[in-house]
Amino acid sequence: MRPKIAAGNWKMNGTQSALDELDALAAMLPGGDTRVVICPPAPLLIPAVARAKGIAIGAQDCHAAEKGAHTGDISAAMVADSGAAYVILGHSERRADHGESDADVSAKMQAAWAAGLTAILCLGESEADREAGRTLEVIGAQLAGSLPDDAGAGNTVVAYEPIWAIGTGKVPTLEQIVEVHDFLRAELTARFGADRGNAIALLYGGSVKAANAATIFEAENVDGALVGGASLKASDFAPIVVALAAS
Ligand SMILES: O=C[C@H](O)COP(=O)(O)O
Repeated sequence: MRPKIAAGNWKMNGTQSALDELDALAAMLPGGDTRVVICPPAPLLIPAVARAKGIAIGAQDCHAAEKGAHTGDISAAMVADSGAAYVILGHSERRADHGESDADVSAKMQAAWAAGLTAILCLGESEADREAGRTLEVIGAQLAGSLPDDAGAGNTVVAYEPIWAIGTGKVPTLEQIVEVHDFLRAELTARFGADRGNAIALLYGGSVKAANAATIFEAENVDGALVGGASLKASDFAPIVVALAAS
């Protein structure tokens, strides 16, 4: 059985006072085995780990190299040393802002695994790709190019995030979400076999809110969500966790 995972990506938002939201969130969680992950900015990783109760902490990126002359970057080992358990990799904002290729992301995945982290690998098509009917082709290529061969449930979560849905309030139809998630499941089982491919959790991300979460979680191959804006406030994020737990 796959885990249910509600992950919040704070992106470049929040200073130390934002950690109060972790206390508030912990008090609103439904219990049970739904996993909750918050990925704050890097300077907040260590205090977030110290504050979080029943909430796992993740980073938003790591470098592929173990150490060295990479000013401003953090290694996977540093993320793990902070006490974080997860790292988001290949987010479309990093692919766009920092020119990260599938090969770059693949190398980061290896580094994350070597440090004992679970990687949340992000994939998603642009609006132009979707309008051109290239959604599955683009996502299939990203999955093949950025997910190394040693992927499994213990080290990888895959998040489908259509770029046009991120922070826009535009959400794909349930049919569109089902189509992509079923495609990803089929790709994973074809590549890794049924046991391994069926065990990897698939998240949806892009304008998930309390109001649309329950509908999105109806899809069989949606095992949770990667939430941006609505993860910043516990009062917005907790209802999404509750909807996932009830799904
Ligand atoms: O990583 C999270 C996604 O980019 C979704 O962001 P959003 O929920 O603000 O649309």
